[in-house]
Amino acid sequence: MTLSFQSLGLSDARVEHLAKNGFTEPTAIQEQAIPHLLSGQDVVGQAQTGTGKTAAFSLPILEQLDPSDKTVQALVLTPTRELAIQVSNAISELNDDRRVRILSVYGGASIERQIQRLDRGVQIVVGTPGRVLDLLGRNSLKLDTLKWMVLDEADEMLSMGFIQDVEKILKAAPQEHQTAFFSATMDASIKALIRKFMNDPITVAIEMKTTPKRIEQAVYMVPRGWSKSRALQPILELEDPESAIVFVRTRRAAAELTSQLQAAGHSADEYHGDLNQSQRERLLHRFRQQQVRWIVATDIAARGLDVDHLTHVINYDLPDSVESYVHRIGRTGRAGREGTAISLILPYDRRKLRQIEDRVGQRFDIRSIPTRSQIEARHLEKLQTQVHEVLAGERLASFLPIVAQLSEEYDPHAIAAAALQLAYDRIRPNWAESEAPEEPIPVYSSKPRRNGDRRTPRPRKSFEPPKKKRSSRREPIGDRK
Ligand SMILES: Nc1ncnc2c1ncn2[C@@H]1O[C@H](COP(=O)(O)OP(=O)(O)OP(=O)(O)O)[C@@H](O)[C@H]1O
Ligand SMILES: [Mg+2]
Repeated sequence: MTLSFQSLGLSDARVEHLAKNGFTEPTAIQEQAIPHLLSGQDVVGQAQTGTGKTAAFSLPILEQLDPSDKTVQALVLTPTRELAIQVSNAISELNDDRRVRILSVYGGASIERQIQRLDRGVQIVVGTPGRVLDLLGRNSLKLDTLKWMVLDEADEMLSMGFIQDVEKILKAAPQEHQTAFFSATMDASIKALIRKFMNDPITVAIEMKTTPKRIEQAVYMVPRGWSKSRALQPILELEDPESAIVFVRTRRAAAELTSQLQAAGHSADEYHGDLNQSQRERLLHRFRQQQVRWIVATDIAARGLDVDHLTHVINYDLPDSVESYVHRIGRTGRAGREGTAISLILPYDRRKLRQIEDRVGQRFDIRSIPTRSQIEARHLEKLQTQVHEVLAGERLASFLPIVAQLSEEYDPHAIAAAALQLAYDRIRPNWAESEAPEEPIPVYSSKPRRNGDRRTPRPRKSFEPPKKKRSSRREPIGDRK
C-alpha cells in the first residue's frame, strides 16, 4: 500500500505544493526515509537510481527549517558541480516559502558572487567539497547554526578522493546536527565511516541488489579486427537513440568519438573535465532542451544527473567499477520511465562483465553487431507504430483528397505502400556508408566458462577490484586525460 505524503508528516501546504509539481505519491525511499528524518534521526538511505532520493532528503529539511532565521541551516554535499546545481534547483522547486533561500556553490564559477549571496542570507547550501572548504576558509560560509548535513552520492563522497575534504567540513559543523547519507550504491567499506560520522543511524535500503527493471540492458561484442567506433555505428543505426549519453574512459576518447559522430552528421557533443564550467553548463542545458541528441561523456556524468527524456545510455568503454555501471545506466529509466543501456565489450572485458552481472543479478546474452536485415526490421516496426499513431490523429484528413485522386488510377494498397516506401527511405541508413554486416558475425569467446553457463546469478555486495595495480582507493569523480 502506498502512503500519502500527508501521512508521512508533511504539512498540508507542502503536500499541495508537491501535487502541483506532479508529486502525488511518495516513492518507496521517500515513504520510508522521510518519517525518520522528520523525527530527528540520522539516516543512511539506499535506493535505486532515479527513485527520488533528492526529495527524500530535501523535504524534511524544508519542512523543519526556520525561514525567519537567515543563517545556513542545511548543507548538502555533492561530488560534481552540475549535481550541486541540479540538486539546488530541485530543492527550489520543492520549496514554496519565499523566505527560504537556496544556493549552489561550486568551483569554476565566480566565488565573489557566491559570497555576496551568502552575505545576504541563505538557509540551504548545496555544494562541492572544494568550494565549500574555500568558502569556510574565507569565513563567508559559517556552519555554527547548521542543523542538517547531507552527503548525496555518499559512497562517492566518502571515497578516498573526497574523504579528507568531507572530514574537514564535518569538523566545522556543530556537534548537534542531523546527518543523512544517500546513494544508489553503498558498499561494505563505508560502514566504518558511517559509524564515525553518524549518530546511531537508521538504514533504509530499498531494492539494492538489482538495477531498475525498466532499464533494458544489452551487451554487444565488438567483432574481431573491428574498432569500437566501427562497431558502434550499426548499433546506433539499429537503436536510433532519441537522446543518449555515450560513456567513454578518457577526455581524449570523448573528443575523438564526438568528432567522428559529428562528421557522420549526428547531433553530438562532448562533455568532460577539459571544458570550462560555463561550457559544461551550456552543453547540459542544450542537452536538457533536446537541442543536442547525444553527449559523449566521461564519468563526470555518471552520478545523479536527472535528464528526463534520456532514452539510452551507451557504455562505449566499460566503467572501472561495478558501482559506476549502476550509476551510469541509471541516467535512464528514471521516475518510472523506460530506458535502454547498451555496453560494447571486447573479449578481455568478460571478467568485468561477469562482475557486473553478479552485481545486477542478471546474465546478459552477448549479442553480435546488428545486421542490415535486423536494422531494416527495426525501422519498419517503428514505422508501423508511427502509422498507428498517425491513424489515430487528425492531420490525416488533409491528405485524403490526394488519396482520392490517386485511387482513380491505383489500388489503395499500392498507394499506402508507396507512401510507406517514401517514409522508410527517409529514415533508413545509407547502406552504401553503413558498416552493418549482411550476415551475423559470430560472437567469439576467448575461453569457455569453467562451470558452464548455467550458474544462477548471485547478487554480490560489492565490486571486487581487479587484483593487480588498483588499490581500494578510488579517484574522485573526475575524468582522465
Ligand atoms: N514522488 C514523486 N513523484 C513523481 N516524481 C518524482 C517523485 N519523486 C521524485 N520524482 C522525480 O524522479 C526523478 C528522479 O529523482 P532523483 O533525481 O531524486 O533520483 P535519485 O534517486 O536521486 O537518483 P540517482 O541515484 O540517479 O541520483 C526526478 O525527475 C524527480 O523529479
Ligand atoms: Mg540523486
